[in-house]
Amino acid sequence: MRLAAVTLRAMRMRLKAPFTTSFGTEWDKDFILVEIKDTEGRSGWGEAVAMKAPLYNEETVGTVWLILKEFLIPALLQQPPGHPREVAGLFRPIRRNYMAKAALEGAVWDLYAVAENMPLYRVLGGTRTVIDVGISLGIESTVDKLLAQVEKYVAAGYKRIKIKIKPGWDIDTVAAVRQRFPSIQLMADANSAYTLADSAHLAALDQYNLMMIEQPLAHDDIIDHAVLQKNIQTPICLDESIHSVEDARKALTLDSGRIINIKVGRVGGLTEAKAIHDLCVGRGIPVWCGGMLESGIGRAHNIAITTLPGFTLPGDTAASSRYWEEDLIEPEVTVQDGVIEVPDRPGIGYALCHERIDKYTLYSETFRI
Ligand SMILES: O=C(O)CCC(=O)C1=CC=C[C@@H](O)[C@@H]1C(=O)O
Ligand SMILES: [Mg+2]
Repeated sequence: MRLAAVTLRAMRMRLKAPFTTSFGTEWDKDFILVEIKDTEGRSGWGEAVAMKAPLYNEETVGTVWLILKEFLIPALLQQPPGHPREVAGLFRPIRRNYMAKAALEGAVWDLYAVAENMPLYRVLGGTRTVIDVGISLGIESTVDKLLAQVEKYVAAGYKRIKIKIKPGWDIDTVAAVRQRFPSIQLMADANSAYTLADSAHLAALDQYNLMMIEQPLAHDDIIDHAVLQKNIQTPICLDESIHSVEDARKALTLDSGRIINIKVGRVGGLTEAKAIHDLCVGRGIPVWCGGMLESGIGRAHNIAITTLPGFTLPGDTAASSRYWEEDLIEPEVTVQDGVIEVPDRPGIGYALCHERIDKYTLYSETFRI
C-alpha cells in the first residue's frame, strides 16, 4: 500500500439523550476520527472509541491522540503494509492502547477495500448480507421509563434488549422487564459493578431466563468469573476482560464466560476481532458485536465484522437515529424489523458527510510521509 498522509480529527457530538451505565453517563461524546490517504488520493476512515475519561478502560481521547501521533502513525508511515492484516503485527511492540491501534488499523482496512473496489465486509471474509441487531438501553431514573424504552424498541423490531444493571438497579428491574415482556431475548450488562460476594444475589437472576449477564465482575478478571459461572445458570458474557485472542483462549479454557462481546476498538482492530471470532467458532462459543456509542463510521466497521459467520447473536449496532440527530455518513444506518442490510459498496460502504464531519471537528492534525 502506498500511503501518503494520516489526519486525526478530535470530534464532539451530542448524543440524543444521556447514556448512563454503572460507571457513569455520556452525553457530549468526544471521539477521534482517523483518515488515511494513499498516493492516489483515496481515503480510508476509522474511529477511536475511547471516552473522555478512563472509565471503560485505561484509554481516553487524550491518550489515543498521543499514541497515534507519537508512535502508531510514524510506525505505519515508515513501514507501509502490503495488506491491512500486517498492521496488527507492526503495532504489537507497542503495549496495549488497543483503541488507538484499532482506529488506525480500521482506516487502513477501509482504504485497502476502497483501493480493491470491494466492500470491507467481503475483504474481511464476511458472508452475511443482512445482520440481526439488538439495542443497549442505559440506566433510567425509574423502572417505568425503562419499560417505555423497552416497549419502543421491541415495537421497532430489535431482536434483543440489553439493559444495564448495578447494585440497587438489578433484580427488581429485570423482574419488571421480564414480567412485562415474558418472551423477548433479554440480557443484562453490569459493567463490572459486582464482586464474588454478590454471587448469591446474581444467582437470583437465573429465574428470569436472561440470554446472558455481561461482565458482572472486575474489568480485568477471568478467575472470579470462572468461579461465578459455576454458581449461576445464566451464561456469562465477557466484554472488558477480553483484549486479545490470547485473553479469549485463556478465558474459554477456564470457563470464565460462555459468550464473548467482540468490540473492535477494545481488542485493537479488525484483524484481532476476526482472530477472536475464529477461535470462538472453533470452540462453539457464540459471539456478538458490542458498541461504544460510535458515529456512523465506527458503526460501519461494526456492521462489517458482524457479517462473519460466528456472529450468531444480535449485537449492539443500532440505527444512527438511536444516538444522533444527524450522523456523519450517508445513508445513515437504519434498522428494519431488527436487521441491517449490509451495504455492498466499496470500503465501509457508506459515503462520508464531509460538511458534518467539519461541523463537529474541534481540531485536527495531518501527518505526512
Ligand atoms: O453502542 C452501543 O449502543 C452500546 C453501548 C453500550 O452498551 C456500552 C458502551 C460503552 C461502555 C458500556 O457502557 C457499554 C458496554 O459495556 O457494552
Ligand atoms: Mg459491556
